[in-house]
Amino acid sequence: MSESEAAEGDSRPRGREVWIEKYRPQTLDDVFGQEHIVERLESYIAKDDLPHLLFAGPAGVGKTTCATAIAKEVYGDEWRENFLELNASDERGIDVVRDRIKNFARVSFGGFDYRVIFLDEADALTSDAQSALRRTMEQFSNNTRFILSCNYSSQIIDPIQSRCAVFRFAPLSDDAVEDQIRAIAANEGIEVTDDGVDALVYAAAGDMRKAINGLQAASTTGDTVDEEAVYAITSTARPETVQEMVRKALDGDFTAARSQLDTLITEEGIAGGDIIDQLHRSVWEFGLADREAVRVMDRIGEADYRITVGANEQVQLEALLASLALEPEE
Ligand SMILES: Nc1ncnc2c1ncn2[C@@H]1O[C@H](COP(=O)(O)OP(=O)(O)OP(=O)(O)O)[C@@H](O)[C@H]1O
Repeated sequence: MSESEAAEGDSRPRGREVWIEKYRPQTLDDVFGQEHIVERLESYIAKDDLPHLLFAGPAGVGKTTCATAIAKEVYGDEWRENFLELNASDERGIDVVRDRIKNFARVSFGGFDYRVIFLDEADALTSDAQSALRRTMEQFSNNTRFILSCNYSSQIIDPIQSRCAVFRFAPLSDDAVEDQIRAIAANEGIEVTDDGVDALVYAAAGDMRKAINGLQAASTTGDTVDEEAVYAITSTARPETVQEMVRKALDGDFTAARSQLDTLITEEGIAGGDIIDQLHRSVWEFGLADREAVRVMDRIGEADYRITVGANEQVQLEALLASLALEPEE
């Protein structure tokens, strides 16, 4: 979990159990929406032939969940003693990681052939640190299995990738997120309207952690979770507002588009980067003519790049709207 996600956790209601943990699947069978991955993992366990694994994919899609579920299935009640979870970006460098790995790998527990080390955010390690990790993996390969987790497998050096079975976790489907949201709401006795479910699914964009946190936070604001509560609590712009803003710009009305953007950023507190992400996700659903959609997409790419290299988000979004307004369609 990244720092921002931990911070997001801070806004969760206090004094109540955290639902992402309460509803974390305990077995591979219970993991939603990653059927192909689960099938292959189960077959390794059935054959008692677990290789090193590399899990790549976005946040909140089940990478850590699958790693702990593997440990629970392999070790049963003794899984905690045989499973070490480390966060590559938490530690003060590869030396600390290596020491902890060595201390853990040296000892066996409960008569099992190997212990499992789960290294989250492995892509936070520099190439040099990854080379050192690769040597450590080799040194302990007879009694340790590594599960590495990262956002992008391209950030992991080839010699590590080639030692692992690589699994690419996709964002969860809307159906998978909806099923879990409805199941949790029913179990917690919470009323969620259909538009509330749709809003949670939209705001989550395939991230189950975000969907469940959104549901829990929204459930504390009133008796019923509806779209209004969800959009407010998840700091997500309504898709129709984003669409309207783009439409105004394309029609040449920059002032109106800019004022809508201003409302989103200053009044609703939505981050510029999140608006870009929403634009990117939804532009094909705006019903724009192909030429318009392509033009918007081109400008999104430019703004996204500039924001990534450090430019001011609001300035870039305004420049995006301005450039759409400059060339109104005939
Ligand atoms: N596929 C899934 N099925 C059911 N619940 C899920 C799934 N993926 C995530 N969750 C829920 O979201 C929470 C966070 O998921 P998890 O820790 O597995 O994410 P992750 O993919 O490892 O992300 P990160 O890289 O940010 O750590 C889980 O505790 C669980 O409640």
